[in-house]
Amino acid sequence: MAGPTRRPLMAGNWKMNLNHLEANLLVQKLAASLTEKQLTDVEVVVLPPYTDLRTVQTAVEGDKLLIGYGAQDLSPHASGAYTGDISGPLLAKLGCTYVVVGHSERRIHHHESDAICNAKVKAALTHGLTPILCVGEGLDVREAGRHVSHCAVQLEGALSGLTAEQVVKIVVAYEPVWAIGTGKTATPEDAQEVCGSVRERLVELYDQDTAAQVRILYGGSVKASNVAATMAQPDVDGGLVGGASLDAEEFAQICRFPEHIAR
Ligand SMILES: O=C[C@H](O)COP(=O)(O)O
Repeated sequence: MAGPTRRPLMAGNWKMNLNHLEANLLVQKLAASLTEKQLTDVEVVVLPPYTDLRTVQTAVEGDKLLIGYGAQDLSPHASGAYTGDISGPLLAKLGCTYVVVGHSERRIHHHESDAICNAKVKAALTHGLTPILCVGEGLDVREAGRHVSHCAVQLEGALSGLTAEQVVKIVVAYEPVWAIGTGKTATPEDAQEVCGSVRERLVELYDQDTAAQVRILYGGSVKASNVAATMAQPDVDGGLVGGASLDAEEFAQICRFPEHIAR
């Protein structure tokens, strides 16, 4: 569970699901399912497809919903001839505060390297967006017992050249690829092992104070039934939730996880 200075974050990554009408409905239902206190205790964010962002902005601003939102990717460039890409300034203008960088689905399907992730993290920070930087290993790496070093390499590559002042503004998400959309959740101990190692690496790269401020999420088949045990781990500060965030009531239950953790 998050330390006193780290507010828990539950981010719903909708991936390529829900049109703008469905997006509006989900956001309204989600907000109605959570109290002001619950939305204060836990930061709740949705990450819809680009085509839904204007609708989500209208819903959130129009009804003053205590829900944040962001995008699933951004261009490393600010503007120009990059057909199909969406830049940080375009996202910021739509009121986005978060953007996912380096999700395993982009690393796999779009061949995104650590260097590209580094450029995207820098672009996000330049344009006032909080990057949610994803790291995580495939099954082969996990079975070879190289998951901790694999994630450390991804982390270092994506953070290259960043100052401590910049690093405290980012969120890291540990997502074991073998647990994404498969129903196979990493055990709470698996999640803690890597999230803890990410924080230790941040101490080595920066310092204790910087590392203590960075929020580290776990993602991979998070559900209402398993979220509390994972969130009870000392270095897990929230969740990056895929499939279960497409159901307003299930996601709301996930966001209510503090009620199921004995403090
Ligand atoms: O970004 C979210 C993750 O890829 C997890 O997806 P999932 O909860 O459907 O396993």
